[in-house]
Amino acid sequence: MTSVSSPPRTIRIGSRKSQLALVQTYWVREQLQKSFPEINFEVHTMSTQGDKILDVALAKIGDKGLFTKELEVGMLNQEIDFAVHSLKDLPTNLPEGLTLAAITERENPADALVLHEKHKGLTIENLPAGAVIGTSSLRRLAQLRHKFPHFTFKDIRGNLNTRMAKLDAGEYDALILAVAGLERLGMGDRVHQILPKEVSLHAVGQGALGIECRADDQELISLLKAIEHPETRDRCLAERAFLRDLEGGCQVPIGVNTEIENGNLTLSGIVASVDGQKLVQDTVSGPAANAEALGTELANRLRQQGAQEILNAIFAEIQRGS
Ligand SMILES: NCc1[nH]cc(CCC(=O)O)c1CC(=O)O
Repeated sequence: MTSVSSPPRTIRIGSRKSQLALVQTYWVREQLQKSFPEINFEVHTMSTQGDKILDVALAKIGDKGLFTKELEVGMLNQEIDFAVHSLKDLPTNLPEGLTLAAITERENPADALVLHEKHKGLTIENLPAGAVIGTSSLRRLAQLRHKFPHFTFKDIRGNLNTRMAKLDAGEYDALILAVAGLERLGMGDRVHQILPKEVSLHAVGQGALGIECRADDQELISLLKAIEHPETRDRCLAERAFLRDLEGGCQVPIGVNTEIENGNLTLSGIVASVDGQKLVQDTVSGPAANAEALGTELANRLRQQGAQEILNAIFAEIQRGS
């Protein structure tokens, strides 16, 4: 039995090995260490399936939890106590026995335009026709194709450094990447334009960190509340409820935007076909305390506008392995 007077425990944090994952995990550790100097926080790294198959087209695998599964198994086996995830990589339905204990303050959740230096000074609106735009995300692809059909879109894989090297080598004219990832890796100066929500709605949970642990570890769950950011949590819970109700993973063309003002949450969402031809979007708003109900309401509205047919066509294509 644990009691208030028991000696402080060692808490094992699980992380992927990627540079971004480690930056995020050590940031979480630092925040917790400030609040709980008497506790020993250890970082344990693990490779996930997603880390091992980065060269293949992840978007076409359609599997959820590519970057989280091994960490979740580690928690259930008591090898680690909690895991730090990019929230957008964490599926909306967690395995039995695990819980999303805290969501930390989000960085700018928007997508960024990163240009080859020969295009310096341009924006997405005035890049020349035929420009080769690199993205691995169906969500970015669908929205940009819809608005900028005159660009050429090309898949890109690998970690951030690999992608930047391909851009600098001239394989692409521009890349679309998350502002948050670039900022965390000290590459914020490579952001040429933060894409406005009229151009690209970001991924669910983008820019926030999700901390997952065993659902029965009450002591740890209370500790983790120390680094929760309530406004980010409300926004992300609305976004995740929307995604869960549409049964979409992080690999489908679903985008969102959220804002909170005076306790009022506004959630916008978009569902698009990969070719950018079909697109439905809407906005709901209400008390932030009802975050998840707002996500459900938006999912219902978009379904009435044909979102399910768009998604079913994409799932069928993934199933065919095309
Ligand atoms: N899909 C990969 C991924 N997962 C998390 C981030 C970093 C941004 C974030 O924390 O949301 C990225 C890179 C990107 O989308 O450019």
